[in-house]
Amino acid sequence: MGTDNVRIAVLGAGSWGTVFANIIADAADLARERDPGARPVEVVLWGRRASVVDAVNETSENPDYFPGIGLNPRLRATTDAAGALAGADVVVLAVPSQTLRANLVEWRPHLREDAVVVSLMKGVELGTCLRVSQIIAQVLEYPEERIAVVSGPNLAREIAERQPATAVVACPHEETAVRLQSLFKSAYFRPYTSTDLVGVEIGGAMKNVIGLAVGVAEGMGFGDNTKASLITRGLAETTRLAVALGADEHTLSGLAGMGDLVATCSSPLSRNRTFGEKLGAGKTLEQVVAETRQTAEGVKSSESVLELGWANGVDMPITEAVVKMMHHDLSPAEALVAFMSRTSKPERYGV
Ligand SMILES: NC(=O)C1=CN([C@@H]2O[C@H](COP(=O)(O)OP(=O)(O)OC[C@H]3O[C@@H](n4cnc5c(N)ncnc54)[C@H](O)[C@@H]3O)[C@@H](O)[C@H]2O)C=CC1
Ligand SMILES: O=C(CO)COP(=O)(O)O
Repeated sequence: MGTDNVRIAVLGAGSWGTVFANIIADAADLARERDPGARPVEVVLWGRRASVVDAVNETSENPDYFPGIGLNPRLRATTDAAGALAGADVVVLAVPSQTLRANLVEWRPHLREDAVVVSLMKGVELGTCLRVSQIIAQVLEYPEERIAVVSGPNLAREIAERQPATAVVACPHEETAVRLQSLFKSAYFRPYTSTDLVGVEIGGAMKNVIGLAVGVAEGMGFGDNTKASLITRGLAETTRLAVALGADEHTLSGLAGMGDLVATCSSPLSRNRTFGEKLGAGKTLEQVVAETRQTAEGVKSSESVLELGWANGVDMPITEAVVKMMHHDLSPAEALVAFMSRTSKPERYGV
């Protein structure tokens, strides 16, 4: 990193990008309040739409996602990606996982040679089955110490309201994770560090898939036993996949695993859970897709996650049911029968 101001670019002015940029601005204010000698931090948010960018700059609000919620007045926004990236020490990515590769190809010439790139995304790429950090490594050809991920129980609206929350900053290089942790730590946002990038990313991608399943159960009118069963078996499924890919099983009991799974599966704020709920309540897939304005990553990522499971010999029954409902016209009622009539087995770790 350079010696003057720390420059951070957040790319993606949707719900999480906006809120995360706000966390960083609030964190920087707190750091300067505690230590007036601390290096000043400048945060710039890149968005595609001029109306959103203008509103952030003129009214410190993102009216499309969080009308009435004030953002840090120091937060600047721009539609000029090259300008946002020029000189940025840290680049935070908050666009849909499936468009990231094309975005990165476009942004690559403007990134500083020694920038650290942080993914906030929770998906797995269709076609390649790559996790987001792997897409970044492939397109930017960065070493592992300059690629990190933030994940955890982080429903954006609650954090926009500055309600307390926690997350995990993961990077195989602990020093990078610790440096980012200090940049992202605000009065209401407490990041922990981890070196288990695989576990943190698989936890984030899988909770969206399980969130869809729990939403379907909700929409079908089922109660808490059904939902607790899906959450618990969903965590077992997530852990099996993550461990097969080299993760530490304990990561999945943490904030980026169980923590995020519980938040997503319990909250009407979750887009994935809401998507599933509408389907479970009898709407057609086309209707639900047409009504969904924001990114519900699990819909597409369920296919790549299932492929990852198959390629690694991992049994993924909930994911399989979700894929069939999302992409192969299986009705929620049929999915339920198929799920409940599977061969009986013991409840054992890894089974
Ligand atoms: N909203 C939340 O509570 C959280 C979301 N996430 C993850 O953050 C990522 C982004 O999600 P959100 O901000 O919630 O989604 P969103 O749907 O609110 O915003 C997505 C943003 O990406 C932009 N975008 C869409 N297509 C694009 C393209 N082709 N090129 C460039 N930009 C494009 C949109 O204009 C929008 O600004 C997802 O992976 C999600 O899983 C993670 C934690 C919390
Ligand atoms: O990732 C999230 C919470 O941690 C947001 O969940 P949804 O994408 O389902 O809204």
